[in-house]
Amino acid sequence: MENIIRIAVQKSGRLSEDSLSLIKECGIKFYNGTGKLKSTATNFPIEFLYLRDDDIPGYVADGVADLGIVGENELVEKDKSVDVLKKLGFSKCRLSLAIPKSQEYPGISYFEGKNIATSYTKILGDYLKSNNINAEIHEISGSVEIAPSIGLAEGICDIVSSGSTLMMNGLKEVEEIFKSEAVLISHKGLNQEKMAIVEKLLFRINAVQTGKSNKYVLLNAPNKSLDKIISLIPGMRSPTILPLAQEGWSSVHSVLSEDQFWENIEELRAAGAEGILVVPIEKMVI
Ligand SMILES: Nc1ncnc2c1ncn2[C@@H]1O[C@H](COP(=O)(O)OP(=O)(O)OP(=O)(O)O)[C@@H](O)[C@H]1O
Ligand SMILES: O=P(O)(O)OC[C@H]1O[C@H](OP(=O)(O)OP(=O)(O)O)[C@H](O)[C@@H]1O
Ligand SMILES: [Mg+2]
Repeated sequence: MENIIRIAVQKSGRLSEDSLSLIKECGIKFYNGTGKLKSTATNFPIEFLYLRDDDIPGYVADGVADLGIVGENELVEKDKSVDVLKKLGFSKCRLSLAIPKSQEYPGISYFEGKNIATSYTKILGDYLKSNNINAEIHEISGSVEIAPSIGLAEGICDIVSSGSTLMMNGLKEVEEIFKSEAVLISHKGLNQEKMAIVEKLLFRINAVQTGKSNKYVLLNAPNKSLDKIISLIPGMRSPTILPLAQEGWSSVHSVLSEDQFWENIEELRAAGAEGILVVPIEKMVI
């Protein structure tokens, strides 16, 4: 089939909900009832494969799927040849080395000659090699944090986000070795027809992501401060200025990133801005 693309997404887990929400926010409609391992969108030429995340890099590399959404940790670990089209900003986490809380940590030399449990043997192996540490890597596929307490290993290397799993298992994080977030990957060498569909999808994802990172700001300002206020919130091309019913005042509408808004809020207020509204943007095409 040439006029449709296949995307591999995680069936159920830490990536699933955000992957499917992103596709839905792109205006793509599809059915994903539990238990279904394949579905097709009704209003966009895309088919979904619901898989374990471990299998996604391989399926995309082999061309079974044209696109995939997967964590960078899994992608680098599987070491498959695919293109990374976009960082998606969700499922942010890190791979870290951790040891029992009670242990002194003198630095990376701690791990010399030790046994480390992990599901990420390649990433850990590369890291140890680049730090000239000889350690025994013990591969386990899940519940890695339990390993030290049952005598399986002296340290672990696993995913950390809030750190609560480490804490609950009496461990402390000592080295961050890899930072990860979800990425959109594609098969290398897609044909032109498929690339055209991928471009359309990327256009929509960009509009959703740009919308999320920006806010629509409306405020009232005395006309004498307009120049100052425009310089603080310049917007896309320039802000919209509309006269208020009250003489000498205007309403200023602009778009800016949330960070920029907080940076400028004191100066806006000092310049006389009031009645400031900050509104989310659903989609934004620059
Ligand atoms: N606590 C977390 N916070 C943020 N992101 C996470 C967290 N845990 C994992 N991730 C990211 O989400 C990906 C999927 O994690 P998950 O725990 O669902 O994987 P899994 O158990 O291997 O799932 P599967 O059954 O599909 O193999 C990880 O590879 C990582 O990129
Ligand atoms: O630092 P934290 O916020 O505690 O997150 C880290 C934990 O999250 C993931 O497991 P998950 O809860 O997804 O369960 P899983 O092991 O079944 O994949 C990961 O494998 C860690 O164990
Ligand atoms: Mg997995």
